Amino acid sequence: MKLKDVRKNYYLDKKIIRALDGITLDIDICKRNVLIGPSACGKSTLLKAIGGLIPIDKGKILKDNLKTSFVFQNPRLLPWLNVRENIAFSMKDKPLYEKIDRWISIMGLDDFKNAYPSELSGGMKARVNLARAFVYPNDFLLMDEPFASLDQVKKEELEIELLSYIKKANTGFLFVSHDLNEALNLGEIIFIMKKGKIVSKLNLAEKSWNYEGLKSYFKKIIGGENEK
Ligand SMILES: Nc1ncnc2c1ncn2[C@@H]1O[C@H](COP(=O)(O)OP(=O)(O)OP(=O)(O)O)[C@@H](O)[C@H]1O
Repeated sequence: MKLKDVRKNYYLDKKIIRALDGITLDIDICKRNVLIGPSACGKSTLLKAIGGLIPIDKGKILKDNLKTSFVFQNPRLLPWLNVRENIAFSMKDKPLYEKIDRWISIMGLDDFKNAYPSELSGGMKARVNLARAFVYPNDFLLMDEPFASLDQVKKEELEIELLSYIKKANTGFLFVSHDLNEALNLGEIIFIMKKGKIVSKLNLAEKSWNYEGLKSYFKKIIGGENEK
């Protein structure tokens, strides 16, 4: 996937916010790409632009006929549908209940198949959110901090599920994260974003990074803006 000089401004109280400030980028769609950067640097905007959820002002996003699925931080489950129906909802034409039930099982939700979102914990909702993305055939996942609301243990469990899915399905992702540990656990490529621009690309196959190394590199690049 190629992005060429992608620009997106927001206008707030007559002020221009340059959320995407001329992004030119090659994304290998077979790889696990992680996007990190300080708050408000434009990560979600970039993901939404790639997913076609918001229009851009200028530039090009070339993704051929790539089928993308979006996984939001907030699970956005429909409250009037149970777990099974929520997952089936994304397969509008012909829900494949066998596949849906397999993912419910993998996610450890067998006993909650018929439960409604209000009856689920935050971690369970996150699992339904993932199952819903995995069950739908796609070439590339766009994930916007899907585990941000979870504790460390649940987060790591779901990271393992995600990696195992990606391996089996032979797809890649672009995953927005605030968490450098998560970026190292999940990523093959790490992009660092600052003020609407991509300022660094790290290929973890070329050089291995540990948490402390990444943290000090990140701090140097970002220049004192906070990150976990
Ligand atoms: N719909 C909108 N209207 C106006 N401004 C917006 C809108 N969406 C985002 N912005 C602004 O654009 C900038 C980039 O926002 P974005 O959500 O893409 O950042 P982010 O890096 O994902 O932030 P965070 O890590 O805090 O979620 C921010 O200054 C934000 O306030």
